[in-house]
Amino acid sequence: MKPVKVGLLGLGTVGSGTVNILERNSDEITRRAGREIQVVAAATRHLDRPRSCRTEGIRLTADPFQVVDDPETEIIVELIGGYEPALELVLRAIDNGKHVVTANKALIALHGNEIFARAREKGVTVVFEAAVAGGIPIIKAMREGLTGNRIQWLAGIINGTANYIFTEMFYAEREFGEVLAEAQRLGYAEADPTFDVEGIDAAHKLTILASIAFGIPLQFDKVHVEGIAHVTAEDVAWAEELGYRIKHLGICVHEENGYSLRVHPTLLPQRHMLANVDGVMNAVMVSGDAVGPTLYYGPGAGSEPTASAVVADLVDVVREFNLEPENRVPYLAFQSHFLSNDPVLDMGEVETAYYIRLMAQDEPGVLADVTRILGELGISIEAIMQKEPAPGAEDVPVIFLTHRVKEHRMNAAIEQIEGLPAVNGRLTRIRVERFDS
Ligand SMILES: NC(=O)C1=CN([C@@H]2O[C@H](COP(=O)(O)OP(=O)(O)OC[C@H]3O[C@@H](n4cnc5c(N)ncnc54)[C@H](O)[C@@H]3O)[C@@H](O)[C@H]2O)C=CC1
Ligand SMILES: N[C@@H](CC=O)C(=O)O
Ligand code: NA
Repeated sequence: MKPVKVGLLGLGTVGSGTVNILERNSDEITRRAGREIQVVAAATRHLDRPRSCRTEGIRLTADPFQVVDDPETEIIVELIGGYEPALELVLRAIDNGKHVVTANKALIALHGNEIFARAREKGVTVVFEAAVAGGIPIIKAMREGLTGNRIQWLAGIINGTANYIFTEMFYAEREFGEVLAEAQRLGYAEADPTFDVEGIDAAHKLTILASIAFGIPLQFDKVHVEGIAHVTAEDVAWAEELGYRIKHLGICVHEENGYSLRVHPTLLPQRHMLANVDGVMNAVMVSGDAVGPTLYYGPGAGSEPTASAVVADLVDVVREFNLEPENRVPYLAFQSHFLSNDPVLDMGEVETAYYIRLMAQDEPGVLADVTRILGELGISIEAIMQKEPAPGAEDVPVIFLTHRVKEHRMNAAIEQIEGLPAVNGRLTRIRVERFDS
């Protein structure tokens, strides 16, 4: 059989990893796919830059549209990233009748509904395993392995850079700037690293996971997003004293009246499996009504770990090259005409427990005022801890752990507590989850 001809858009971290795997494991991949997979053309912005893969036999160009319009390329692998020109390129590839593989979660989270509709119309497929949790085959597992289940919730560490920064800053006591620069050097970070630090990249991935879990359209704008910047070393240490570890999680839950979709730092019991996922590793826990909780663990970023998922997608496409769209695994696990309109809940309606830290003047009556406010709003306290002021400071840090309560009630409590004359500045609030059901 003739080799399948592939056009690559982007020869950076993931693009060069893809070329390297296809070359090194060529025999193994051919035995699995049934045909050899050959990269024949690639687009890169800088043609003469040294790169970490061989390019003999690959036509290089700085114009990605040349690759997409090249009649020889049958599958386009989009590894440029970002919204434009990636969206235009992917739509043009589809219009040209080519299948598409992409690692671009930003593109799928924001434009996936449109891209999938166009691909269905044109009879081609678009696959995106590398877009979520890098090398972990989480999309395959959920979309195919868990189809007998009603998914109840999922929670995951889905940004390698943020988890790497957390681990190095808080457990190796390194500086934020230094660790972020290292994550960039290692190829983990997004082109704009604020996407990693502010939780936007995790929200892109959560958008995709939630749609696959619940069969809802992609709705990035409904995700509640918080980054990692407001978590301090002191909060990490105090959480540890209380038996918790702080992780930046993407969480979606099938609630009574809809779905909650959120990305935020979270206290987890120290012994929880997700609490022990460190560095660039990712892990996603998915709970189904039949199977119970399941866990998927592996590298969430990096050249070959991510390219591993890209190549797996390529093999899938080759195996199913001529399938009609209605015979393929649906993009979002559910048939497109059966997607649900159930709402994504406003964050005020979501219930969690809380870690609250306030800075108070060391005078009688402050604790009584705070507990009164919490009590009046029906928020029950699980633990209170008062710490020594920092050297040279007068404010006393006071930490509360609460039981579960709807967020709008906690917002009301926080507003009142921050208004107390003896409470200085803003309160720190970190949600607490146990995931033990
Ligand atoms: N780096 C990682 O660990 C992971 C990355 N991803 C995603 O994979 C995609 C690629 O990421 P990286 O390889 O890290 O990026 P990168 O910055 O290392 O590489 C991007 C490549 O695209 C080329 N490029 C960009 N704009 C272009 C244009 N207009 N015309 C021609 N070439 C252009 C650049 O020259 C470079 O070769 C992104 O969507 C990213 O979010 C997904 C999972 C993990
Ligand atoms: N920047 C992302 C790359 C993989 O998706 C991350 O750090 O997880
Ligand atoms: Na993946």
